[in-house]
Amino acid sequence: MASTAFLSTDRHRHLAPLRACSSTAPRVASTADAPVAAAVPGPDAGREGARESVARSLVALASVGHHVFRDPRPPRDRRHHAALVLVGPGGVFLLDVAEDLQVEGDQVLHGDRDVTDDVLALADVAYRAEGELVEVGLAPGEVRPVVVVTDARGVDRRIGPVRLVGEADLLRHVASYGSRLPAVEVELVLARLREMLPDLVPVVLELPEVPTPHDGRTHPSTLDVDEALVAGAAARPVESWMAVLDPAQAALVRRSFNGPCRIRGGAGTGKTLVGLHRAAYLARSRPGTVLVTSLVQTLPDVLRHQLAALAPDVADRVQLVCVQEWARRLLAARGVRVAVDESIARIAFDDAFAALAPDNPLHVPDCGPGYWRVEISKVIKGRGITDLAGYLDIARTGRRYPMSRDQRAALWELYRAYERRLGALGVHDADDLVLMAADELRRRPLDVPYSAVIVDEVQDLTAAGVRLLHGLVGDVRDGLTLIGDVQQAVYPGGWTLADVGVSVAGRGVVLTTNYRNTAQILDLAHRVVAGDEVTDLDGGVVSGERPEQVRRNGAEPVLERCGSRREQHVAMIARARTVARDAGTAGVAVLCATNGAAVHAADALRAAGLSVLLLTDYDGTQVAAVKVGTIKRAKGLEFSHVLLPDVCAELLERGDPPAGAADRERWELQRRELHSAITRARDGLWLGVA
Ligand SMILES: Nc1ncnc2c1ncn2[C@@H]1O[C@H](COP(=O)(O)OP(=O)(O)OP(=O)(O)O)[C@@H](O)[C@H]1O
Repeated sequence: MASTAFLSTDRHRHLAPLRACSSTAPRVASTADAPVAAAVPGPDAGREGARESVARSLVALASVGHHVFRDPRPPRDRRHHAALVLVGPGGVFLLDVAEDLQVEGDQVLHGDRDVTDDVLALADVAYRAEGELVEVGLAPGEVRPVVVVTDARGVDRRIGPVRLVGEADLLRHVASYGSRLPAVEVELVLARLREMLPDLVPVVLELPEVPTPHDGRTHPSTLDVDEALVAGAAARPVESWMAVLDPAQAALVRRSFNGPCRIRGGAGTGKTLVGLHRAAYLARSRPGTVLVTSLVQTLPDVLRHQLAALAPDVADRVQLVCVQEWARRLLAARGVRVAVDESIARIAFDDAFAALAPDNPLHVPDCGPGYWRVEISKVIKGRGITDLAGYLDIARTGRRYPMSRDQRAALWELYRAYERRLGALGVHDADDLVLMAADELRRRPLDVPYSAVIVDEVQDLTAAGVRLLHGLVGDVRDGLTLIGDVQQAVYPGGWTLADVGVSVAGRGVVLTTNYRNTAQILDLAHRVVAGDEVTDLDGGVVSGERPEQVRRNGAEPVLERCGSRREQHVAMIARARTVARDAGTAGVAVLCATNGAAVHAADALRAAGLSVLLLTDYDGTQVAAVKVGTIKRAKGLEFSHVLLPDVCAELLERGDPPAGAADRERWELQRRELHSAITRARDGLWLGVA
């Protein structure tokens, strides 16, 4: 049999050229004026030979489900096309072929000619292909432009979004992606490619009689081939959602917005997933660093792990950190002293409140000191109000108790007394961090700005936090992506986009399919908050919104009456053992309303011989231990089985809300928190109801 040859078949003939994408944000500068196909200098015959040689080096991949195509147009006509297209479990590789390239810094040279733009032209080809392939749900990062440097070994460089790989290294490079696309997605991509590129010619990959042709070129050796295939087989397959999305989600990842945008949708609709893919996409398509942030650190830690598998190529260009930690780092870098101590701050507040005269208008039966402490944190400091006039004027979004003017004036005095005490004690509260960081940025903006900022669970941030993050990128195209769902807001107070000076008019997207929960779990979650009203970020009122579609069905949630904490723990341990036996311990989580309850639950589980990992120490790594923490810590996360050992029965009943405004606000918050906890469960849910 002859050695590997390019053979065409009838099946894939007569196709139209790749359709131009109506891109508003080209991936890299176009090379309209550049010499065509200049990445492969030399006569066409030489290029064809090089292409055939590269195709030959891919033979071994056929055995693991890859398909190779070549574009029949001669290289000089191929300005907008890749020389070879490789499709398989590792993704879609658009290959061009070049020889004698040297890389110096960010420049690619052929002899003394700068061919960087010619190399980057392949990124434009990939950008257009991505735009087509999102229609079959292919995540944009799965289309990879690679320039193969012929007759070279040990080359692996990145020039913008394009990878330069030595011919002898190509097999290993492709195989290293392991198995990312399921066979069904490979078929969908192939079908779409046939529509997109009717002229594409399948390359029949046949094992040559002589494994390494003696033509003087640097081919992969038999050893290289074996090693590459072994390494590829050893690469852990990624979860399918890392490479394959719903087409609407995949399109949203790349959608370009001329200003801040907002992605909303009920629990489990893929908001975070889209945000993560979008972070990777933006990191690939523009220079600089993308910031992904949320209120608590657990979510960014878990997302960092996911990003490393989802987009290893740009994981180092995406910074994942919670807002508080971001502010702390900025202040430390600028030498600003900050001493956050919430325990001492609480004492300072209690002391200031205790000093109020008995006839102070804040002494009302409806509201205790806790209500007023939240008012200072979420309304005055949270909204960044700096004078009484501003406070007297403000709409107290999300707060139920209607304050009189006198009460506002009295609250302002209480706030000032609290601040004086903090100052005297030399401590700050958590809100100060964000306010001080904002002051610092006003004084001196970042030396190296972010290319984009993506905020997850945005509804849980304060207005001052969102303003701070908006200030990092302003209103530039695709600068700010806000992701969230106000029905999952678990902190008191609120704000609207108008309050923070952000407009997303015409740039809001709603996701409507729940992929996480079973219909039974989601039903219970929605029963909990049914009828409750919450102010949306656009100022409207949201009530009882739920995803239009739910993809999964499963067992009914289990509600178990437990009279005492001891009974709760006994029942919780029994349930944890049962589900851990069926589904493994790693996917089990116990979530509690308070830190204290979480500590008790963790102790009880440990005493029963179960391994426990606190959510405060969880970073998304698979660990065979029951995760335990507060519901707030679990925001944005998910687990196969969720156990909620201390659920108050009244929250599940559809009775009238409490009469007092402050009580009603607390009651609604607790119900939203329970809704959030329930929707963390993918497959199974257990509630210990007291
Ligand atoms: N197209 C999809 N195909 C398969 N799984 C998906 C898809 N989209 C999302 N998922 C999965 O659904 C789950 C929920 O996604 P994600 O956490 O992004 O939702 P969310 O809207 O951010 O949820 P929440 O607001 O409740 O935190 C995740 O396991 C995610 O991988």
